Amino acid sequence: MNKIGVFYGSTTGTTEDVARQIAEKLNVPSGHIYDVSKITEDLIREYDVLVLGTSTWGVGELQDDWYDGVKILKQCDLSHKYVALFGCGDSDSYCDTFCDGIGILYEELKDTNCKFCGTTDTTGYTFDSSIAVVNGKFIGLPIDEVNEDSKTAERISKWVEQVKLEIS
Ligand SMILES: Cc1cc2nc3c(=O)[nH]c(=O)nc-3n(C[C@H](O)[C@H](O)[C@H](O)COP(=O)(O)O)c2cc1C
Repeated sequence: MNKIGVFYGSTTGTTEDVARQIAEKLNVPSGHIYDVSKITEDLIREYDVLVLGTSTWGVGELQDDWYDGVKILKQCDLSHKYVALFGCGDSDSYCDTFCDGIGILYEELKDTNCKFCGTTDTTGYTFDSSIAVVNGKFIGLPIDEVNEDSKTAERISKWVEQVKLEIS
């Protein structure tokens, strides 16, 4: 069975909240949900599937705690692991850098030979530009709690079902 760990970077708690919703739907116990500031190589080794979440800050920048988190991840052997990315952003005020943090995590990890899962169709999102769009699809799950919180539960449910299929 695939063992799943959820790691989030969150400045005001939004991505943490989404991480917990995702974990619940994936049947991941709360003891396997981590603030990324607590990430270690030993922890990463425990899991077959890494669900990684970041918000986007500044203008298209990674959430602060991920800068060190990414360095630790890149020291690990991720070649047999699935990686599912998600993130929180604001598609109205930051329509040119919507959820860019997801795209930054992808760029950082794409040469690790990990297996990415959980891409999302851009249909239904309103934004101008995002580096999280790779080959015409979001490389993970973007969530906009600022403008579209009514869509969050459905987006999470759909994505979790897809991730479950891809890792099975
Ligand atoms: C100063 C500032 C900069 C932001 N920059 C971006 C951005 O470039 N792209 C984006 O999609 N969202 C941006 N956001 C929106 C946040 O990512 C969003 O509020 C998110 O839900 C915060 O999640 P967190 O509480 O987990 O950190 C920004 C918000 C603030 C206040």
